[in-house]
Amino acid sequence: MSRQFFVGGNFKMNPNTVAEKRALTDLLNQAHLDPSVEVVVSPPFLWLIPLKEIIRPEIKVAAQNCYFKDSGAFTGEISPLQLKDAGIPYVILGHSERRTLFHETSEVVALKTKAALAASLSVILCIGETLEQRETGQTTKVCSEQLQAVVDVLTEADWSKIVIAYEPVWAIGTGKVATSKQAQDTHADVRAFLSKAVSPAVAQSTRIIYGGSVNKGNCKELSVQPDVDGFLVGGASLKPEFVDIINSTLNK
Ligand SMILES: O=C(CO)COP(=O)(O)O
Repeated sequence: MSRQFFVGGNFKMNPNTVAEKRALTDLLNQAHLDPSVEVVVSPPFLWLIPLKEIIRPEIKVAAQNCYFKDSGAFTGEISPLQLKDAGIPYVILGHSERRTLFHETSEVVALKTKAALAASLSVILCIGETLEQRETGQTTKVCSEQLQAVVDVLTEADWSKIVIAYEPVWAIGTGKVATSKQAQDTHADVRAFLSKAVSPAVAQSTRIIYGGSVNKGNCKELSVQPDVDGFLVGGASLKPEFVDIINSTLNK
């Protein structure tokens, strides 16, 4: 089964000014984008709805987080139902910055994933190991444990709305990209885990995208790996090269 290539832009807590937002929107609205690629951009909450209204319709938007309750006394949080009601189709969950800086455990990420799916959102579920974990041979174990927490609370059918983003923590924002072999090997391990833990059909159909210092120089080589189904791009998604990354599978 062929999996549609997916490129996400995680803007994180950027950009800050109206002029920068306009430049980024104009860039994406005017560029030639490979129509076979699913493109999703994820701005900060404040900009989600305005961006959705002005971005070309084939580009979808994603929230960068949500809580696992539908409503109530949870100051500072946004619920999956509120995202759904605002017409936001995707949410990024379990990003390593959320896990590390905001102490989200795999169990919390699993609760959020379940709640997001219950609200009919699609989820970009992030996993990945630290440098120390890679150097001590724990990459597969760490990724499997992060996924197992989610497997434990979902049904097989839920997986049709999940894109897994493998983002090694040591490659995020560091300029140190995983080699195409490291990415391919880990993606293949993640797919093997899904096959055992969920089902072979889910393993075959689930997109596993790579994130961590993707740029226009390294995207083509990564994109031809058989188990790399796209990218989640941070820093480079704020620059013109994001267009090259979206188009990385053209003429491959
Ligand atoms: O965290 C990332 C995407 O979610 C990757 O960030 P960079 O592309 O800036 O390394």
